[in-house]
Amino acid sequence: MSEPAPGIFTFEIFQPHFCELLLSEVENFEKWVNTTKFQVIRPSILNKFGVVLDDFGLQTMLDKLMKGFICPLSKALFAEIGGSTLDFHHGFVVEYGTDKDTDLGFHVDDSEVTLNVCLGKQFSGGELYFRGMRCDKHINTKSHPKESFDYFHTPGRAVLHHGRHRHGARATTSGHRVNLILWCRREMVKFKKDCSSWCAECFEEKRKKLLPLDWDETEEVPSRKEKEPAAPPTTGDKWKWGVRK
Ligand SMILES: O=C(O)CCC(=O)C(=O)O
Ligand SMILES: [Fe+2]
Repeated sequence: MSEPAPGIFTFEIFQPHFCELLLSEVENFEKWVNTTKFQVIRPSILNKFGVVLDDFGLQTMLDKLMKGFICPLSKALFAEIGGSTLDFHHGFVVEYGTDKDTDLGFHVDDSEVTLNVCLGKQFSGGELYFRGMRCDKHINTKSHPKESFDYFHTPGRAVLHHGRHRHGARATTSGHRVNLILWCRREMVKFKKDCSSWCAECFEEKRKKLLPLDWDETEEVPSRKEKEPAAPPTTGDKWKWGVRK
């Protein structure tokens, strides 16, 4: 697994044969939809193509994928949003090509954590672009240059990211791209509302209200320093936070 940009994790997940099986299952379903003229619900308001996998028998498999694989990973990688407590998923495929949707607008997902796996087939373009994590309040704030990251899809490889990591997909300029998307959510367990450990704007607001203390374990009263930490504090950091008087 690698983390090419903060909070974006990529790794090999499906073997080519499994991708082929899943693609042919999707094709069969689409053929049936076309012949029966059945009205299907598209995965989200952003997609005119693609199908919800939970609607044709893959719900149990995707639930196992979330509980057995994504939850343990998210417990370690997304602890700040309660990654181990994911209990609901929305699983679908998105499809792009010159005769289908070509790109996907800038958005955040309706998820705590999103798994995005490229299933194939052959295509060019279609990069995912990321522009930093934001909570609802700061969703439209500008991004900082260091938050920009472009990811190039490869069949069989997954991207795992925070649902509030703002992103979009550039145009698929040739061929046919199909990706499996698993929006993993927490519906039952309430979780803390403080977003400052992942929303850059909440972090900045909090930072302005707080002054760092250089905490020396041997001193009874910590002394103040003017130096500022470069990133949000995490457990074990030597920087602790004190309220500005
Ligand atoms: O096309 C992609 O790879 C991204 C799809 C996506 O972000 C979504 O469906 O929420
Ligand atoms: Fe998305």
